[in-house]
Amino acid sequence: MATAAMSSTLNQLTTCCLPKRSNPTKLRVFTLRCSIQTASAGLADRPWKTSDARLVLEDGSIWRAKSFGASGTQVGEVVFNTSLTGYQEILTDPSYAGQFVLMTNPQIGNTGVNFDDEESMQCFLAGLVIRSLSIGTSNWRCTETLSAYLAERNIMGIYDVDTRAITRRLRQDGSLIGVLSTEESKADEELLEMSRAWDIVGIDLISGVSCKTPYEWVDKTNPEWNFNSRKGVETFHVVAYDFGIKHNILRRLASYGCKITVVPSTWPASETLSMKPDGVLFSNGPGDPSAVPYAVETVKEILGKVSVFGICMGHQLLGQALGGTTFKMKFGHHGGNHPVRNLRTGDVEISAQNHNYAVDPESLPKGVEVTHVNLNDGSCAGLAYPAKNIMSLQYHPEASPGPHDSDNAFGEFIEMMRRVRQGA
Ligand SMILES: NC(=O)CC[C@H](N)C(=O)O
Repeated sequence: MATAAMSSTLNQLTTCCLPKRSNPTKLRVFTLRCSIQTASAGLADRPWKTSDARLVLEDGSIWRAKSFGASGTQVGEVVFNTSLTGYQEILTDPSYAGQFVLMTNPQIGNTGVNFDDEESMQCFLAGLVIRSLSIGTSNWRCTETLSAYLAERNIMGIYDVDTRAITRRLRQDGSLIGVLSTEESKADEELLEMSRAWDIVGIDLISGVSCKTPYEWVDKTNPEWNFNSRKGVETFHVVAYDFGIKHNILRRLASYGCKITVVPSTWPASETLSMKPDGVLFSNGPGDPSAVPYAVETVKEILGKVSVFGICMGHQLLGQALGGTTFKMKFGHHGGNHPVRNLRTGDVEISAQNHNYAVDPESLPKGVEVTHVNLNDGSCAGLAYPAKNIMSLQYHPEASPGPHDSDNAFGEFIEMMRRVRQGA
Protein backbone atom coordinates (compact mmCIF):
# COMPACT_ATOMS: atom_id res chain seq x y z
CA MET A 1 0.00 0.00 0.00
CA ALA A 2 1.40 3.41 -0.98
CA THR A 3 2.00 5.63 2.03
CA ALA A 4 2.00 9.43 1.98
CA ALA A 5 5.76 9.39 2.59
CA MET A 6 6.25 7.02 -0.31
CA SER A 7 4.22 9.08 -2.74
CA SER A 8 6.07 12.23 -1.69
CA THR A 9 9.38 10.44 -2.43
CA LEU A 10 7.99 9.44 -5.78
CA ASN A 11 6.96 13.01 -6.53
CA GLN A 12 10.44 14.30 -5.70
CA LEU A 13 12.00 11.68 -7.92
CA THR A 14 9.62 12.62 -10.70
CA THR A 15 10.62 16.27 -10.44
CA CYS A 16 14.34 15.75 -10.44
CA CYS A 17 14.30 13.09 -13.14
CA LEU A 18 12.49 15.20 -15.75
CA PRO A 19 13.88 13.80 -18.98
CA LYS A 20 15.04 15.96 -21.83
CA ARG A 21 13.87 15.53 -25.41
CA SER A 22 15.73 12.50 -26.74
CA ASN A 23 17.61 12.21 -29.97
CA PRO A 24 14.91 11.00 -32.37
CA THR A 25 17.12 8.30 -33.82
CA LYS A 26 17.91 6.74 -30.44
CA LEU A 27 15.69 4.88 -28.03
CA ARG A 28 15.74 6.26 -24.50
CA VAL A 29 14.11 4.51 -21.57
CA PHE A 30 12.40 6.37 -18.72
CA THR A 31 11.41 4.53 -15.56
CA LEU A 32 9.76 5.93 -12.44
CA ARG A 33 12.09 4.62 -9.77
CA CYS A 34 10.99 3.83 -6.25
CA SER A 35 13.50 4.49 -3.47
CA ILE A 36 12.24 1.58 -1.35
CA GLN A 37 14.32 -1.58 -1.88
CA THR A 38 13.55 -5.19 -0.98
CA ALA A 39 15.49 -6.30 2.11
CA SER A 40 18.26 -8.52 0.80
CA ALA A 41 18.35 -10.15 -2.58
CA GLY A 42 16.27 -13.28 -2.94
CA LEU A 43 14.42 -13.07 0.38
CA ALA A 44 10.97 -12.14 -0.82
CA ASP A 45 9.10 -10.95 -3.87
CA ARG A 46 8.35 -7.26 -3.91
CA PRO A 47 4.88 -6.73 -2.47
CA TRP A 48 4.06 -4.26 -5.24
CA LYS A 49 3.65 -4.75 -8.95
CA THR A 50 6.73 -4.07 -11.07
CA SER A 51 6.77 -2.56 -14.54
CA ASP A 52 5.17 -4.80 -17.15
CA ALA A 53 4.28 -2.35 -19.93
CA ARG A 54 6.02 0.05 -22.29
CA LEU A 55 4.75 3.17 -23.96
CA VAL A 56 7.01 3.81 -26.95
CA LEU A 57 6.64 7.25 -28.50
CA GLU A 58 7.48 8.08 -32.08
CA ASP A 59 10.29 10.39 -30.88
CA GLY A 60 12.19 7.32 -29.64
CA SER A 61 11.40 7.66 -25.93
CA ILE A 62 10.31 4.57 -24.02
CA TRP A 63 8.25 4.93 -20.84
CA ARG A 64 8.20 1.88 -18.56
CA ALA A 65 4.96 1.54 -16.62
CA LYS A 66 2.59 -0.86 -14.92
CA SER A 67 -0.43 -2.13 -16.76
CA PHE A 68 -4.06 -2.31 -15.73
CA GLY A 69 -7.21 -3.08 -17.70
CA ALA A 70 -6.53 -5.05 -20.88
CA SER A 71 -3.17 -6.34 -22.12
CA GLY A 72 -1.77 -6.50 -25.65
CA THR A 73 -0.33 -3.93 -28.05
CA GLN A 74 -2.11 -0.79 -29.22
CA VAL A 75 -1.17 2.20 -31.36
CA GLY A 76 -2.68 5.70 -30.97
CA GLU A 77 -2.03 9.41 -30.65
CA VAL A 78 -1.13 10.57 -27.13
CA VAL A 79 -3.01 13.65 -25.88
CA PHE A 80 -3.17 15.07 -22.36
CA ASN A 81 -6.37 16.02 -20.57
CA THR A 82 -6.33 18.55 -17.72
CA SER A 83 -9.77 17.74 -16.23
CA LEU A 84 -9.64 17.10 -12.51
CA THR A 85 -12.72 14.87 -12.53
CA GLY A 86 -14.87 12.97 -14.99
CA TYR A 87 -12.49 10.28 -16.18
CA GLN A 88 -15.40 7.97 -16.92
CA GLU A 89 -17.10 10.51 -19.20
CA ILE A 90 -13.74 11.00 -20.91
CA LEU A 91 -13.28 7.23 -21.36
CA THR A 92 -16.68 6.96 -23.05
CA ASP A 93 -16.40 10.11 -25.21
CA PRO A 94 -16.26 8.67 -28.77
CA SER A 95 -14.19 11.70 -29.89
CA TYR A 96 -11.16 10.04 -28.28
CA ALA A 97 -11.17 7.13 -30.76
CA GLY A 98 -7.60 6.52 -31.91
CA GLN A 99 -6.09 8.41 -28.95
CA PHE A 100 -4.39 7.58 -25.67
CA VAL A 101 -5.66 9.96 -23.03
CA LEU A 102 -3.05 10.98 -20.49
CA MET A 103 -4.65 12.50 -17.40
CA THR A 104 -2.59 15.29 -15.82
CA ASN A 105 -4.49 14.87 -12.54
CA PRO A 106 -2.07 12.53 -10.76
CA GLN A 107 -4.59 10.31 -9.02
CA ILE A 108 -7.26 8.53 -11.00
CA GLY A 109 -9.73 5.80 -10.06
CA ASN A 110 -10.73 7.18 -6.62
CA THR A 111 -14.43 7.26 -7.43
CA GLY A 112 -14.57 4.03 -9.42
CA VAL A 113 -17.16 3.93 -12.20
CA ASN A 114 -20.95 3.84 -12.43
CA PHE A 115 -23.20 3.16 -15.38
CA ASP A 116 -25.04 6.52 -15.22
CA ASP A 117 -21.94 8.53 -16.15
CA GLU A 118 -21.26 7.00 -19.54
CA GLU A 119 -21.23 9.33 -22.55
CA SER A 120 -21.72 6.49 -25.06
CA MET A 121 -22.26 2.73 -25.03
CA GLN A 122 -18.56 1.95 -25.42
CA CYS A 123 -14.98 3.06 -24.74
CA PHE A 124 -13.50 3.93 -28.14
CA LEU A 125 -10.20 5.43 -26.99
CA ALA A 126 -6.88 3.61 -27.57
CA GLY A 127 -5.93 3.59 -23.88
CA LEU A 128 -5.49 5.47 -20.62
CA VAL A 129 -2.19 6.80 -19.23
CA ILE A 130 -2.12 7.88 -15.57
CA ARG A 131 0.37 8.67 -12.83
CA SER A 132 -1.24 6.87 -9.93
CA LEU A 133 -4.08 4.35 -9.86
CA SER A 134 -6.10 4.72 -6.68
CA ILE A 135 -5.93 1.55 -4.61
CA GLY A 136 -9.45 2.05 -3.27
CA THR A 137 -12.73 3.56 -4.43
CA SER A 138 -14.87 5.88 -2.36
CA ASN A 139 -18.15 7.07 -3.84
CA TRP A 140 -21.75 6.17 -3.10
CA ARG A 141 -22.44 5.85 -6.83
CA CYS A 142 -19.53 3.48 -7.51
CA THR A 143 -20.49 0.11 -8.94
CA GLU A 144 -17.11 -1.12 -10.16
CA THR A 145 -13.39 -0.35 -10.07
CA LEU A 146 -11.76 1.45 -12.98
CA SER A 147 -9.43 -1.54 -13.61
CA ALA A 148 -12.27 -4.04 -13.88
CA TYR A 149 -14.25 -1.67 -16.10
CA LEU A 150 -11.35 -1.22 -18.55
CA ALA A 151 -10.52 -4.94 -18.56
CA GLU A 152 -14.14 -5.82 -19.45
CA ARG A 153 -14.06 -3.31 -22.30
CA ASN A 154 -10.67 -4.51 -23.54
CA ILE A 155 -9.03 -1.10 -23.03
CA MET A 156 -5.40 -0.87 -21.97
CA GLY A 157 -4.28 1.38 -19.16
CA ILE A 158 -0.88 2.16 -17.62
CA TYR A 159 0.06 3.79 -14.34
CA ASP A 160 3.24 4.71 -12.46
CA VAL A 161 4.44 6.59 -15.49
CA ASP A 162 5.85 10.13 -15.36
CA THR A 163 2.79 11.92 -16.78
CA ARG A 164 4.25 15.37 -16.05
CA ALA A 165 7.32 14.65 -18.17
CA ILE A 166 5.24 13.26 -21.04
CA THR A 167 2.86 16.26 -20.87
CA ARG A 168 5.79 18.70 -21.03
CA ARG A 169 7.11 16.82 -24.04
CA LEU A 170 3.71 16.97 -25.78
CA ARG A 171 3.41 20.70 -25.04
CA GLN A 172 6.88 21.32 -26.41
CA ASP A 173 6.86 19.01 -29.42
CA GLY A 174 3.14 18.54 -30.11
CA SER A 175 0.95 15.42 -29.98
CA LEU A 176 2.92 12.24 -30.59
CA ILE A 177 1.95 8.81 -31.85
CA GLY A 178 2.72 6.05 -29.37
CA VAL A 179 2.48 2.31 -29.01
CA LEU A 180 1.48 0.79 -25.71
CA SER A 181 2.45 -2.84 -25.17
CA THR A 182 2.44 -5.46 -22.44
CA GLU A 183 4.00 -8.02 -24.79
CA GLU A 184 7.57 -8.83 -23.76
CA SER A 185 8.14 -10.62 -27.05
CA LYS A 186 7.96 -7.36 -28.98
CA ALA A 187 11.28 -5.53 -29.26
CA ASP A 188 11.48 -1.80 -28.55
CA GLU A 189 12.50 -1.18 -32.16
CA GLU A 190 9.44 -3.06 -33.43
CA LEU A 191 7.13 -0.89 -31.31
CA LEU A 192 8.93 2.26 -32.43
CA GLU A 193 8.50 1.17 -36.04
CA MET A 194 4.77 0.63 -35.42
CA SER A 195 4.40 4.12 -33.96
CA ARG A 196 6.15 5.69 -36.94
CA ALA A 197 4.15 3.71 -39.48
CA TRP A 198 0.75 4.91 -38.19
CA ASP A 199 -0.90 8.32 -38.40
CA ILE A 200 -4.22 9.66 -37.14
CA VAL A 201 -4.39 12.33 -39.87
CA GLY A 202 -6.49 11.48 -42.92
CA ILE A 203 -8.39 8.54 -41.35
CA ASP A 204 -12.19 8.42 -41.19
CA LEU A 205 -12.68 7.50 -37.52
CA ILE A 206 -16.31 8.63 -37.52
CA SER A 207 -17.60 5.58 -39.40
CA GLY A 208 -16.33 3.35 -36.57
CA VAL A 209 -18.24 5.18 -33.82
CA SER A 210 -21.49 6.38 -35.44
CA CYS A 211 -24.77 4.51 -34.95
CA LYS A 212 -25.84 2.33 -37.88
CA THR A 213 -29.56 3.11 -37.95
CA PRO A 214 -31.69 6.08 -36.82
CA TYR A 215 -33.29 6.05 -33.36
CA GLU A 216 -35.32 8.34 -31.10
CA TRP A 217 -33.74 9.78 -27.94
CA VAL A 218 -35.95 10.71 -24.96
CA ASP A 219 -33.78 10.76 -21.79
CA LYS A 220 -33.45 14.11 -20.08
CA THR A 221 -30.83 15.19 -17.58
CA ASN A 222 -31.54 13.42 -14.29
CA PRO A 223 -33.72 15.85 -12.22
CA GLU A 224 -31.21 15.51 -9.39
CA TRP A 225 -28.55 17.30 -11.47
CA ASN A 226 -30.79 19.35 -13.74
CA PHE A 227 -30.54 23.11 -14.27
CA ASN A 228 -31.71 25.55 -16.94
CA SER A 229 -34.56 23.27 -18.01
CA ARG A 230 -37.61 24.74 -19.74
CA LYS A 231 -41.07 23.80 -18.64
CA GLY A 232 -44.31 23.97 -20.60
CA VAL A 233 -42.74 25.33 -23.75
CA GLU A 234 -43.27 24.19 -27.31
CA THR A 235 -41.44 21.15 -28.63
CA PHE A 236 -38.93 21.34 -31.47
CA HIS A 237 -37.93 18.36 -33.58
CA VAL A 238 -34.15 18.09 -33.93
CA VAL A 239 -32.32 15.63 -36.16
CA ALA A 240 -28.94 14.92 -34.57
CA TYR A 241 -26.14 13.62 -36.80
CA ASP A 242 -24.16 11.06 -34.82
CA PHE A 243 -20.51 11.58 -35.69
CA GLY A 244 -19.70 10.08 -32.27
CA ILE A 245 -22.32 11.93 -30.25
CA LYS A 246 -22.02 12.30 -26.49
CA HIS A 247 -25.18 11.36 -24.61
CA ASN A 248 -25.16 14.59 -22.64
CA ILE A 249 -25.73 16.62 -25.82
CA LEU A 250 -28.90 14.57 -26.32
CA ARG A 251 -29.91 14.84 -22.65
CA ARG A 252 -29.48 18.61 -22.70
CA LEU A 253 -31.51 18.98 -25.92
CA ALA A 254 -34.25 16.78 -24.39
CA SER A 255 -34.22 18.86 -21.19
CA TYR A 256 -34.67 22.01 -23.29
CA GLY A 257 -37.81 20.44 -24.75
CA CYS A 258 -36.62 18.83 -28.00
CA LYS A 259 -37.91 15.68 -29.64
CA ILE A 260 -34.77 14.09 -31.04
CA THR A 261 -34.08 11.73 -33.92
CA VAL A 262 -30.47 10.53 -33.99
CA VAL A 263 -29.20 9.55 -37.44
CA PRO A 264 -25.97 7.89 -38.65
CA SER A 265 -23.12 9.97 -40.10
CA THR A 266 -23.94 8.77 -43.62
CA TRP A 267 -27.65 9.62 -43.40
CA PRO A 268 -28.58 11.48 -46.63
CA ALA A 269 -29.36 15.19 -46.28
CA SER A 270 -32.47 14.66 -48.44
CA GLU A 271 -33.87 12.16 -45.89
CA THR A 272 -33.19 14.60 -43.07
CA LEU A 273 -34.89 17.47 -44.88
CA SER A 274 -37.87 15.25 -45.75
CA MET A 275 -38.48 14.81 -41.99
CA LYS A 276 -39.04 18.60 -41.87
CA PRO A 277 -37.18 19.07 -38.58
CA ASP A 278 -37.01 22.42 -36.80
CA GLY A 279 -33.27 22.05 -36.45
CA VAL A 280 -30.28 19.85 -37.21
CA LEU A 281 -27.44 19.20 -34.79
CA PHE A 282 -24.02 18.17 -36.08
CA SER A 283 -22.29 16.38 -33.23
CA ASN A 284 -18.80 15.99 -31.87
CA GLY A 285 -16.71 13.14 -33.26
CA PRO A 286 -13.22 11.68 -33.52
CA GLY A 287 -10.34 12.37 -35.88
CA ASP A 288 -9.58 14.62 -38.78
CA PRO A 289 -12.47 16.69 -40.19
CA SER A 290 -10.73 16.70 -43.59
CA ALA A 291 -10.93 12.90 -43.75
CA VAL A 292 -14.73 12.86 -43.99
CA PRO A 293 -15.67 14.81 -47.14
CA TYR A 294 -19.00 12.94 -47.32
CA ALA A 295 -20.01 14.55 -44.01
CA VAL A 296 -19.03 18.02 -45.26
CA GLU A 297 -21.20 17.42 -48.35
CA THR A 298 -24.16 16.48 -46.13
CA VAL A 299 -23.69 19.64 -44.06
CA LYS A 300 -23.50 21.75 -47.24
CA GLU A 301 -26.80 20.34 -48.50
CA ILE A 302 -28.54 21.17 -45.22
CA LEU A 303 -27.14 24.66 -44.59
CA GLY A 304 -29.58 27.48 -45.21
CA LYS A 305 -32.62 25.15 -45.30
CA VAL A 306 -33.09 24.64 -41.57
CA SER A 307 -31.55 25.98 -38.33
CA VAL A 308 -28.30 24.21 -37.48
CA PHE A 309 -26.03 23.87 -34.45
CA GLY A 310 -22.55 22.32 -34.71
CA ILE A 311 -20.56 21.11 -31.73
CA CYS A 312 -16.80 20.44 -31.98
CA MET A 313 -16.45 18.10 -35.01
CA GLY A 314 -19.84 19.48 -36.11
CA HIS A 315 -18.40 23.02 -35.86
CA GLN A 316 -15.34 22.01 -37.92
CA LEU A 317 -17.49 20.37 -40.62
CA LEU A 318 -19.66 23.51 -40.71
CA GLY A 319 -16.54 25.64 -41.11
CA GLN A 320 -15.48 23.56 -44.10
CA ALA A 321 -18.99 23.47 -45.57
CA LEU A 322 -19.06 27.29 -45.42
CA GLY A 323 -15.88 27.36 -47.52
CA GLY A 324 -13.34 27.63 -44.69
CA THR A 325 -10.43 25.37 -43.80
CA THR A 326 -9.42 23.45 -40.68
CA PHE A 327 -5.91 22.74 -39.43
CA LYS A 328 -4.28 20.46 -36.86
CA MET A 329 -3.23 22.23 -33.68
CA LYS A 330 0.06 21.53 -31.93
CA PHE A 331 -1.42 19.56 -29.03
CA GLY A 332 -5.05 20.65 -29.02
CA HIS A 333 -7.31 21.46 -26.10
CA HIS A 334 -8.46 18.71 -23.75
CA GLY A 335 -9.80 19.58 -20.34
CA GLY A 336 -12.45 21.28 -18.27
CA ASN A 337 -10.74 24.60 -17.60
CA HIS A 338 -10.43 26.50 -20.89
CA PRO A 339 -11.42 30.18 -20.83
CA VAL A 340 -13.45 31.33 -23.82
CA ARG A 341 -14.70 34.85 -24.53
CA ASN A 342 -18.19 35.20 -25.93
CA LEU A 343 -17.58 38.18 -28.24
CA ARG A 344 -21.28 39.06 -28.40
CA THR A 345 -21.75 39.48 -24.66
CA GLY A 346 -18.16 40.05 -23.55
CA ASP A 347 -18.61 37.28 -20.97
CA VAL A 348 -15.86 34.78 -20.25
CA GLU A 349 -17.01 31.18 -19.98
CA ILE A 350 -14.88 28.44 -18.47
CA SER A 351 -15.42 25.58 -20.86
CA ALA A 352 -14.93 21.88 -21.43
CA GLN A 353 -12.84 21.18 -24.52
CA ASN A 354 -11.60 18.20 -26.48
CA HIS A 355 -10.21 18.83 -29.92
CA ASN A 356 -6.99 18.69 -31.94
CA TYR A 357 -8.22 20.58 -34.98
CA ALA A 358 -9.55 24.11 -35.38
CA VAL A 359 -11.23 26.30 -38.00
CA ASP A 360 -9.02 28.99 -39.53
CA PRO A 361 -11.14 32.15 -39.13
CA GLU A 362 -9.23 33.90 -41.94
CA SER A 363 -10.50 31.28 -44.39
CA LEU A 364 -14.18 32.00 -43.74
CA PRO A 365 -16.35 33.93 -46.21
CA LYS A 366 -18.06 37.26 -45.52
CA GLY A 367 -21.19 37.00 -43.41
CA VAL A 368 -19.70 34.36 -41.09
CA GLU A 369 -19.07 35.81 -37.65
CA VAL A 370 -16.53 34.53 -35.12
CA THR A 371 -18.62 34.56 -31.93
CA HIS A 372 -16.22 32.96 -29.43
CA VAL A 373 -12.45 33.01 -28.95
CA ASN A 374 -10.30 30.70 -26.86
CA LEU A 375 -8.45 33.00 -24.44
CA ASN A 376 -5.47 30.66 -24.04
CA ASP A 377 -4.34 30.88 -27.64
CA GLY A 378 -6.79 33.12 -29.50
CA SER A 379 -8.13 30.28 -31.65
CA CYS A 380 -11.65 30.31 -33.04
CA ALA A 381 -14.07 28.81 -30.53
CA GLY A 382 -17.45 29.61 -32.10
CA LEU A 383 -19.12 30.74 -35.30
CA ALA A 384 -22.44 32.09 -36.44
CA TYR A 385 -23.99 32.91 -39.78
CA PRO A 386 -27.17 34.69 -38.68
CA ALA A 387 -28.54 35.11 -42.22
CA LYS A 388 -28.66 31.32 -42.57
CA ASN A 389 -29.55 30.37 -38.96
CA ILE A 390 -26.23 28.68 -38.30
CA MET A 391 -24.38 28.55 -34.98
CA SER A 392 -21.50 26.39 -33.79
CA LEU A 393 -19.07 25.94 -30.92
CA GLN A 394 -15.62 24.35 -30.97
CA TYR A 395 -16.04 23.31 -27.35
CA HIS A 396 -18.65 21.46 -25.28
CA PRO A 397 -21.71 23.32 -23.94
CA GLU A 398 -22.96 19.93 -22.69
CA ALA A 399 -19.80 19.68 -20.52
CA SER A 400 -19.81 16.19 -18.98
CA PRO A 401 -17.31 16.46 -17.57
CA GLY A 402 -16.81 20.15 -17.09
CA PRO A 403 -18.31 23.46 -16.05
CA HIS A 404 -21.84 24.42 -17.13
CA ASP A 405 -21.09 28.04 -18.07
CA SER A 406 -21.94 27.45 -21.75
CA ASP A 407 -25.16 25.49 -21.29
CA ASN A 408 -27.21 28.41 -22.55
CA ALA A 409 -25.94 27.69 -26.08
CA PHE A 410 -28.72 25.06 -26.21
CA GLY A 411 -31.16 27.82 -25.25
CA GLU A 412 -29.86 29.95 -28.13
CA PHE A 413 -30.43 27.06 -30.54
CA ILE A 414 -34.01 26.74 -29.24
CA GLU A 415 -34.52 30.50 -29.72
CA MET A 416 -33.22 30.24 -33.28
CA MET A 417 -35.70 27.45 -34.07
CA ARG A 418 -38.52 29.42 -32.39
CA ARG A 419 -37.78 32.54 -34.44
CA VAL A 420 -37.83 30.52 -37.67
CA ARG A 421 -41.11 28.82 -36.68
CA GLN A 422 -42.68 32.19 -35.98
CA GLY A 423 -41.36 33.52 -39.28
CA ALA A 424 -39.47 36.25 -37.41
N1 LIG B 1 -14.66 16.44 -29.67
C1 LIG B 1 -14.63 16.54 -30.99
O1 LIG B 1 -15.65 16.60 -31.68
C2 LIG B 1 -13.27 16.52 -31.61
C3 LIG B 1 -13.26 16.98 -33.05
C4 LIG B 1 -12.01 16.53 -33.79
N2 LIG B 1 -11.90 15.12 -33.75
C5 LIG B 1 -10.77 17.18 -33.21
O2 LIG B 1 -9.97 16.53 -32.62
O3 LIG B 1 -10.61 18.37 -33.31
